[in-house]
Amino acid sequence: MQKLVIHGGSKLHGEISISGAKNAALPVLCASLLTAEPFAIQNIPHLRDVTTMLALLEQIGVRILTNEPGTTELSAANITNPTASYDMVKTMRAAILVLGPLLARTGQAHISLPGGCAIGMRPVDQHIKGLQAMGAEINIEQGYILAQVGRLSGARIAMDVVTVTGTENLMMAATLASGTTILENAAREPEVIDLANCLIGMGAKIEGAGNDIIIIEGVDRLHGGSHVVMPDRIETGTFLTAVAACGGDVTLIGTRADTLDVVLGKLAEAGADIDIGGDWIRLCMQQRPQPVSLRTAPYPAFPTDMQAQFMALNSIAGGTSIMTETIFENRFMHVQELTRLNADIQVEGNTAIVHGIPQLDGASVMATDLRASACLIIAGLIAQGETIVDRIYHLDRGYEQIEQKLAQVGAHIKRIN
Ligand SMILES: CC(=O)N[C@H]1[C@@H](OP(=O)(O)OP(=O)(O)OC[C@H]2O[C@@H](n3ccc(=O)[nH]c3=O)[C@H](O)[C@@H]2O)O[C@H](CO)[C@@H](O)[C@@H]1O
Ligand SMILES: C=C(OP(=O)(O)O)C(=O)O
Repeated sequence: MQKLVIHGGSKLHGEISISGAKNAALPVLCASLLTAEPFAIQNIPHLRDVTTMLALLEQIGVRILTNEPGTTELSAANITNPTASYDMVKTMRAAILVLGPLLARTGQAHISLPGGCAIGMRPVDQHIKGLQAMGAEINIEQGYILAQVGRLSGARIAMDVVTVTGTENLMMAATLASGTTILENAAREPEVIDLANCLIGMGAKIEGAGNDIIIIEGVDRLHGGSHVVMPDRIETGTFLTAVAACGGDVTLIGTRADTLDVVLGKLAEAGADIDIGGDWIRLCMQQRPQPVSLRTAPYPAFPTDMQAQFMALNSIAGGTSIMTETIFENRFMHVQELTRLNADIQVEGNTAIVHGIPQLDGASVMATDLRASACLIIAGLIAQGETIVDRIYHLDRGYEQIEQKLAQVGAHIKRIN
């Protein structure tokens, strides 16, 4: 099994290019199911989740016309098997995003329930309720969602909770429904806007993406075309947090500061100097970080996907911070690993109290999920001595060449077998 070996203590200097966003690329790949015409996607990151999604789409009947670095062209002219098996859904929760498009395009879908995962329960009741409101007949049998419909009908759907994949599934389904769908309490994440822009480029009629009410007027068919996936705001935030923790001066290229307002505000609160341009962000850190308290919540609030990385930063801050996780009930698994590096953290329910200490000490640690892996890399970069991060297969789901990108700005990090 592969591991990362990190020798901490180096400041980071230079430039890093940001990849396309995992959490935008995966729904956009699913959108290809909505048209019989070829559809090209650019700025796709090279990640394990993308490979898994392409394998799922192929099982469904999608042909991969081109798969070159950065560009993938797909044809869903013949959907032969509108199914996503448990094996697919359990390795990648975004597989649930084929449900809405398959039902809209073919009138049927046979999709495994995702079940829980390391970070918490991953219910899909809002997806199911929304599709039922649009006229789908849905039964759950042996852990599978069996859905069928003649044609989906537009409906007014008020979601009980803000759900990103739920909003994306229902928005995609509604593009081919008869009549108008109104999604209330919709997620406002930039990835929802990116998907809406992709669908609009295919001929969908969508208004309001980025607000909590999205209105979709169904059309008879969507056409092919192309879409450029937005830059990864979580990869961007991860590198910015690494520089804030290690000290140094790094510019991230090919990113979007407007998707990271709250994260940039928290990094400034930690003591970083930040400059932003059209497609770049420069962060310079010359002091020990100040503690930053935060509470995760749906966009535009602080993202749950950045909580773990900020905990590494707070672990060496000059004071105490309070970090509250409100999205997932089990997203503090990195705490136990950070304490192996001597971090001083107490967890009370969904709140972690982090007492910053001057120095972490290297140790062997185990990655438990995607963003916990990123947290442990940052912790290793600031710790004195050697840190070995095990189970990094989680990392490869969501970060493209992370160790190469960090090494390029001066980090001592390498992958070993
Ligand atoms: C709102 C939010 O921050 N969502 C995050 C969530 O998206 P993801 O789309 O995976 O999760 P959701 O946004 O759907 O879930 C948000 C919350 O709603 C609950 N829920 C969801 C669907 C449903 O049908 N019923 C239900 O109760 C979930 O248990 C969770 O507590 O994880 C992703 C990966 O870490 C992050 O990129 C997203 O930012
Ligand atoms: C946990 C994540 O992804 P997923 O929802 O695919 O598990 C993530 O992107 O941080």
